[in-house]
Amino acid sequence: MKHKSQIFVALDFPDAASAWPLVRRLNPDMCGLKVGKELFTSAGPEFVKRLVDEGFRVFLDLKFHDIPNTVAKAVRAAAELGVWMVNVHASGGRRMMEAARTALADFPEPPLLIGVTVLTSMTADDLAETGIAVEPADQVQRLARLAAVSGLDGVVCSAWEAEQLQAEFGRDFVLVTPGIRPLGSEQGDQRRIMTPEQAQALGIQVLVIGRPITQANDPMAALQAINHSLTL
Ligand SMILES: O=C(O)c1cc(=O)[nH]c(=O)n1[C@@H]1O[C@H](COP(=O)(O)O)[C@@H](O)[C@H]1O
Repeated sequence: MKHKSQIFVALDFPDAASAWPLVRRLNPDMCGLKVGKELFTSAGPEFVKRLVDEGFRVFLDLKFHDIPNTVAKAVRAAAELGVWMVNVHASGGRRMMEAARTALADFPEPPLLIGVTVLTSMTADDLAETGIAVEPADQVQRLARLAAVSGLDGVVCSAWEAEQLQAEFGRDFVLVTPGIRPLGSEQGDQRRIMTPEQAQALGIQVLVIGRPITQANDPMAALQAINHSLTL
């Protein structure tokens, strides 16, 4: 059977009131939902719990990056909300990621614990300015190795790095790829981008898509068109 990528819609809205009109029209069979820094900061854990209670798979994208003790406790708090997936920055290092893994040990159904590698908005030049003078793909690979040995379930990367990571870590290692742009949609601040169809053909498990859906004139039609293109 053809691999079907799961779409997670990035609910990058300023507050709950702006997000609900779209959420109300969605159902958990259509997509998962990602709550990131903007919406979480304004709408908080209650909003996340409501999505979980309505049966949505929720990706809590707060990209934790701090000392091991702090990240471990933050990841536990995320798990207590019942989210399906949570992420930390892999560049926080092995001890930080191991602490996060250990913090989830006593949850019967812990969320997937995912490491962010190199943000999809970054190019080699952006990386060089932070003192990392290597190609994004090499840095992604290095951080994915660290995430894997630290016991994480997968990584956030761009679709361009998928084949290299699948070859090294196999298909059970979960790849989450933002920077997904249907043909004709605006790139915005993203740099390492790919279409949904190309990303699905690579066997990527989770495609994160925000503005091409949420900023479309008709967000439901945009989501349906993408879902349809993935079933062809
Ligand atoms: O962890 C993420 O979700 C993430 C990692 C990354 O490298 N790049 C990235 O764009 N994201 C998130 O994915 C979403 C992409 O949104 P759009 O660019 O609007 O499709 C945003 O909510 C970002 O915060």
